[in-house]
Amino acid sequence: MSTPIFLIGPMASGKSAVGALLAGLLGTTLIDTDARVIAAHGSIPEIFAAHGEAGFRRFESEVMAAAVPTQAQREARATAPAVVATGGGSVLAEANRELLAHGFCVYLLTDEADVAQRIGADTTRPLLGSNPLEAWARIFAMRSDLYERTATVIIDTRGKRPGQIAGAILAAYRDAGH
Ligand SMILES: Nc1ncnc2c1ncn2[C@@H]1O[C@H](COP(=O)(O)OP(=O)(O)OP(=O)(O)O)[C@@H](O)[C@H]1O
Ligand SMILES: O=C(O)C1=C[C@@H](O)[C@@H](O)[C@H](O)C1
Ligand SMILES: [Mg+2]
Repeated sequence: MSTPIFLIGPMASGKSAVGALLAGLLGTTLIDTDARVIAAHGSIPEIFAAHGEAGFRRFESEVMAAAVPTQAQREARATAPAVVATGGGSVLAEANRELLAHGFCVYLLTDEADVAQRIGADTTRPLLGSNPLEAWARIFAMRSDLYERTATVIIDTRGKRPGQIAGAILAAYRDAGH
């Protein structure tokens, strides 16, 4: 049976980028929950404008539930676990945390200095507003404990390239007996 790998962490921590590389290492495809929400409902700024953050969270939870393989699917997929890059706020909902508990949940730890270059003038993440780095730090401070509590393992990504991080996750997954 293959246990799915979930990537959690704040905006721009590398969940999507690392997830794609990890999926490649495992010979599977990446499920990116933000991408699925966008495919079904339009861009994230459009969704926030039309439905508010609460509407986005509803869509996100629906996609999370659909993305998590059932027990039967996991048993059938003997060699290729699902890799799921979640949205940065996926851990906020209790129902999502229950889903995450069914897999190997990897928290991509980063900090303000490390993400600064990546989120410079971001317009795709409505929660970051007009002062992205300040907003990022404020949101991260509120969620940091939740990421830690939800994680099976914490990978310190600071100063590492996405390929190194994907390799470290695969090693941790194998070390855990998967
Ligand atoms: N370790 C890293 N080193 C350098 N660049 C990185 C690293 N991780 C991610 N990036 C780059 O930073 C940007 C944001 O990464 P990514 O989209 O993977 O973040 P995310 O965690 O999925 O964010 P979100 O929560 O908004 O979906 C991308 O351009 C990505 O290539
Ligand atoms: O951290 C967050 O709340 C978010 C992160 C992104 O992945 C998107 O899901 C969206 O921009 C919200
Ligand atoms: Mg992403």
